[in-house]
Amino acid sequence: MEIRYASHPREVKGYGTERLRDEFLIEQLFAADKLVLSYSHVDRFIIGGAVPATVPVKLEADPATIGAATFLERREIGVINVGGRGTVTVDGDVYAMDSKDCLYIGRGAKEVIFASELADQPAKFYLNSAPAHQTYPTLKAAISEASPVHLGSRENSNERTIYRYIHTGGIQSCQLVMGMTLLKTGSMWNTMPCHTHNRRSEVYFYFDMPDNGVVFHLMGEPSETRHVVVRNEQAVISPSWSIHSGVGTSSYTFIWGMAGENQTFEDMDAVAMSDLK
Ligand SMILES: O=C(O)C(=O)C[C@H](O)C(=O)CO
Ligand SMILES: [Zn+2]
Repeated sequence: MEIRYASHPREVKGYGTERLRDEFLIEQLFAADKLVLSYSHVDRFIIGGAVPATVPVKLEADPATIGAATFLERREIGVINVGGRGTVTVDGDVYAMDSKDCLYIGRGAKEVIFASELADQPAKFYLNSAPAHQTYPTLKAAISEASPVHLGSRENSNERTIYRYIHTGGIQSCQLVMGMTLLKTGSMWNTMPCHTHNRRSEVYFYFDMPDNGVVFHLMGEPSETRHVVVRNEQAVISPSWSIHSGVGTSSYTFIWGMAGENQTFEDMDAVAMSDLK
């Protein structure tokens, strides 16, 4: 499992393009028949992908890295399918996963197996995991049953729909908060006006993008912003001190996951446009 360390904002001011990408961008999350994981020291997030193309893929991690015998011994995980139809089997219970469905798996589950319905249209499971202090029930939230929130406007090129899956008013968890934002066709901006939240860090995963599409993901302190060019099915780590916003060459979808001190989605420190540099 690849390891990412936490960074001080003062140091990040001096980073060039390559260093920014090395520290914050996760370029490859999906590989056929593999589980790909990155371990971040930012709120001890594990960010990953599982693509069971021709064989099922098991959720596992090196016990020496996570300090536990099984992946979920001291962790919880949120799973969102961004590929074809599949299943997640948790200790023998099978959850059918359509595209954009979410499954929360609580601490203590011993065996988690990802599978696809069709090998030529494999499921692609995007994963966010955080340490957990107690067990909350394993629950699925289907996109078909979700209550979306509409934000933004055409005038500001940021019309978008937010689906909250794992949050205080939905699936309960220890610290993980997870959902998905879909931009309307013609809208390119997410999360502008932007914000920080020193109480939580966040990970953005961009997808539903054309092969030649890019998102200029904005990060850094509000007075010292930088950009990271992100392509389809890549993730970017946003430390608690950093803004997280982006503008794409066309509309796209992204999954956001948060962990940290609280789970209050609305607990954001709004950045005034006049303070952005
Ligand atoms: O489009 C948005 O705005 C978001 O999706 C915001 C993120 O969910 C976020 O940054 C929550 O803190
Ligand atoms: Zn945020």
